[in-house]
Amino acid sequence: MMRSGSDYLRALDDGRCIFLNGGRISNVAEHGAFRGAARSVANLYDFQARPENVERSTFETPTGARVSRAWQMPTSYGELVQRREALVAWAELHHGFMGRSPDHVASTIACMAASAEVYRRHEGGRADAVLDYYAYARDQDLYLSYVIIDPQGDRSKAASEGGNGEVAVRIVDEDPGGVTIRGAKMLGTGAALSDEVLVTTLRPLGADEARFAFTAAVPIAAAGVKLMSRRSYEQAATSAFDYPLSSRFDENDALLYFDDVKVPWDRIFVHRGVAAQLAQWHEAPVHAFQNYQAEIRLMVKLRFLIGLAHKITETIGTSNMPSVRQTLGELAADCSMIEAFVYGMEAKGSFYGPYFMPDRGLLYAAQVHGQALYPRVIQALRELSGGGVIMLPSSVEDFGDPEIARLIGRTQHSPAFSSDERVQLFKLAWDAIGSEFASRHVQYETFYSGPRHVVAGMSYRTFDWACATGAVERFFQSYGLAERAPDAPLMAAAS
Ligand SMILES: Cc1cc2nc3c(=O)[nH]c(=O)nc-3n(C[C@H](O)[C@H](O)[C@H](O)COP(=O)(O)OP(=O)(O)OC[C@H]3O[C@@H](n4cnc5c(N)ncnc54)[C@H](O)[C@@H]3O)c2cc1C
Repeated sequence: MMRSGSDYLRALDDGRCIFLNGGRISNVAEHGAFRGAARSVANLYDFQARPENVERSTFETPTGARVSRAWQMPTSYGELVQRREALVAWAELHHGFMGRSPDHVASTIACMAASAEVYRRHEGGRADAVLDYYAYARDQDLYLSYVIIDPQGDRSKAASEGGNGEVAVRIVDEDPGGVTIRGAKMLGTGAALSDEVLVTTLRPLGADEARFAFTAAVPIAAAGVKLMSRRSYEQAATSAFDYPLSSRFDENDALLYFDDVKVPWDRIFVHRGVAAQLAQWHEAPVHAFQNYQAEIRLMVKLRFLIGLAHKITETIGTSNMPSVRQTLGELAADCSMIEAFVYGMEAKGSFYGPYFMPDRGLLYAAQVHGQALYPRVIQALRELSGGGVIMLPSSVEDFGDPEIARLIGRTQHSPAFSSDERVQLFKLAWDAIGSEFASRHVQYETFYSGPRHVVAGMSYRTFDWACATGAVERFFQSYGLAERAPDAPLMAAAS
């Protein structure tokens, strides 16, 4: 039996503690702040269960379950591509607007299990728990979110130096039943909609920070897990016509507080292991593999945004103007660059044990470019739109009034579309580039993988400097002071 959308939605009604607008809400699947996004996640499960999609989107696990290919570790280039196609099919359902769709953290856990040896090698690593949890989460096709960043406080100090006032989640107790954790993590994107959350730390920890050095899986409904949701853009969306993206894909972000949460030992993957904590991300290719999913999603999202850019220019009759063509061409190049990165990561992939993994250097290069590119793409769409995204009826309600509807028909003119379609298109454009939802997406794409200096640092560390500096050294050694004379043979340097 495959997990269906309604199985997923039913599981959300589990008493989880989510605070929003001054109170605790019940059943996210039915609440106006989350309902649309929850249905969009349910749609992913229903999509992959359709007979025509089963082969493309799912695989059979060793226990006979049929689940998303996100859980599958590829053993060849062909399987990597096949898995990417499954991820593309999912991303196309939300056009890349759900950053932490279930395939993101499934990628994390699958790769953690494939790296069990790293957990075995480092003190504090708990390989058997990782493997057991992978099998459990995979076979139920769970939707997992994660929180891996300490809440912002004073970034000039380590958590142990009071950098965030001892706010960051840490181990406060342990006994034969498990470990008790207390404190906060930012930012659980999709956490309100997920079944369980992976709680861990990405930053390197000092030797005196062992209490922060743990990795654990926790059900969102576990006693003591509290989600402080940000404002819901879905709830603020007045209609699906006016806010077609906010109303469907607002995956939500929350600050998570673990109020003395007891985590059983079989859900603890790193225990007070400062080296194991870091090794799981970078000695194992986990960080790169999860973010490979993020680049696939970004590729799909850019295709959508660039398609939207073209539609905007058709709507206002500018698509054949040379300067507009130039902007569209530059946007196409941005989109193609991310696509090329995805295909390049795969073509330049290599084996990690029996698994064929995308190239890490190209992944981090893609992230550096993706962070800078996204705000630029949004700005280009704003420039292409002009006041069209503002010259709009206040809401879909205006179409219900005969006089306003007549005025809309008279004033919303387009060489390509009816007046209704023009309004519809520009409402969509605004939700993609100007609404609160759109603005959050700029923040998301700029920060989801870490601040710029961190991402660029990863690119620095994974680049093949020996190849680059070796080329300079070889050239450097091919000439010297002897070439001072004006008639020295130039070709020597080029040989
Ligand atoms: C929309 C959104 C969704 C997110 N979803 C998730 C999620 O699902 N799971 C999760 O774990 N995290 C998530 N995050 C958190 C994300 O990983 C962090 O935002 C990111 O790591 C940056 O950390 P920060 O926000 O605390 O910024 P900071 O680290 O505080 O950096 C902010 C800015 O301060 C400056 N700065 C800070 N430190 C330095 C330094 N050492 N050197 C130079 N400059 C510095 C830089 O200008 C930097 O851009 C999300 C964030 C956003 C915005």
